Amino acid sequence: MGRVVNYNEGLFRCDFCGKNEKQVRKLIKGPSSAICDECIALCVQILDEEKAEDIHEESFALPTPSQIVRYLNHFVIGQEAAKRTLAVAVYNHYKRINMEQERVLSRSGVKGHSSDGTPDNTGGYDVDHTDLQPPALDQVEVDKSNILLLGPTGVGKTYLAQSLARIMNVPFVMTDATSLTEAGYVGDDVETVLQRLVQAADGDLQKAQHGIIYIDEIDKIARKSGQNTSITRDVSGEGVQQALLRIIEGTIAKVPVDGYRKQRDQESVQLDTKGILFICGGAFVGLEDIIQQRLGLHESGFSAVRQHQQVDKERLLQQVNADDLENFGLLPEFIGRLPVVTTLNKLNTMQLKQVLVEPDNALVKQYQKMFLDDGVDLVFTDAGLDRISQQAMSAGVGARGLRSIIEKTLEKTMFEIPELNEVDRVVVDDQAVDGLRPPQYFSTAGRDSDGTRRQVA
Ligand SMILES: Nc1ncnc2c1ncn2[C@@H]1O[C@H](COP(=O)(O)OP(=O)(O)OP(=O)(O)O)[C@@H](O)[C@H]1O
Ligand SMILES: [Zn+2]
Repeated sequence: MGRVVNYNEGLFRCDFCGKNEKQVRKLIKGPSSAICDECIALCVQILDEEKAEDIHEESFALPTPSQIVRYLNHFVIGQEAAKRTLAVAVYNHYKRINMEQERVLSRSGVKGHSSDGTPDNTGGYDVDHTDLQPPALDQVEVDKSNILLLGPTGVGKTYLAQSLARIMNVPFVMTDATSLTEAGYVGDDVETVLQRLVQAADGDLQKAQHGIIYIDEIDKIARKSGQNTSITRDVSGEGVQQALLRIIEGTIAKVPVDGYRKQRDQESVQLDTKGILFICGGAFVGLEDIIQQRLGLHESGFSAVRQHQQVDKERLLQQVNADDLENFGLLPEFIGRLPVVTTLNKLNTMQLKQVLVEPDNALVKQYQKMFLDDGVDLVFTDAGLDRISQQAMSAGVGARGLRSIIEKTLEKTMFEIPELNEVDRVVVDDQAVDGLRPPQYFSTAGRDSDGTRRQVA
């Protein structure tokens, strides 16, 4: 009896489609399974499509500049010019990131993203015929524009930067330029700030790379003019500017991983700072004089009328240019990386009063919420609010002064109230703010017969 040979026996089969070695071009065998070239191609296609979807999800749903301004208006009083400038800058920044992702995508030839819109049959890569030609517009890299905010203390520089991070839903850190040192000196080096950004992003590097970093007191690291002959290195000034320059313009920084989830025993991770938006702020005291000098305006001609001095100062600051900033002591390369410059104005008494009550998280609302938790209605009279803003105005630290004035006014009350169960209303008027008498306590439990609240001691 002749043996029947089953020619298909002993032939490996693709575990996915079931075809055998002879039916496909190539079958790749593992210890206990195999896959054919056709199924591999299918898998690659699926992965590419998913990758494309991922990148699209990562890209931001961008609010328009006017939407950004409207959002900022919920939190920040005044500073209209700065709001508009910032809104455009932030919009452009994140648009640039989105475009960069599209560009990378079209480069890698993921299906549907061929740069000229035609299907490409070259196995996934666009053939580069453009060596000697200018790049197509969609391959142009757009440089990033970091931001410089000029303005006195307590007018909302940090607050604007923070609010922008909130609207864009990106991680935010703020730091003080004076606390930074060049690597190797005592103090925080510049990389530490990046590390904090990664922490703010819960260790998510991708997120951190699209974050916002606010650097306050940038004017304090200006080079001291005319003192370049010093032998010792200018630790706090030029060196820090140099160190910042690197990360601001975009670099691959090594960031220590301490403090958040370790990634495979690595000591540090690489963070691309190209997509991080840097907002620098400072009061730049004395910058007006430099601008005034350049414009050739004389003290007498410009600010003869004393009460207009503040307005004059602000008008001057608005005319700032790169030369002025260089004269102030910023390195030209540093200035070059902060092409968006905008000025914030000192808040007037009216605006300080608005800061007290209007923003979504206004100070008055915050204190009212805390008192309500103890069952107490906290009321500020209009005259009380006026007095708080007037006091803050004369303290000269902008909106920063408001909280400490309220805190001082309510200090004793906040100590007493948790034990005064009968009190359900506290009224703060101008006399209370001036410390002439304590805030008034009222109780409804013991309403008088005519229904009015009774004041309690
Ligand atoms: N224009 C404003 N509208 C609403 N609130 C403001 C405004 N300016 C300041 N504030 C309030 O005052 C606080 C302090 O302001 P902010 O930290 O932004 O000041 P700054 O301009 O950054 O000053 P500095 O440079 O001294 O830090 C903010 O947290 C915010 O509550
Ligand atoms: Zn197969």
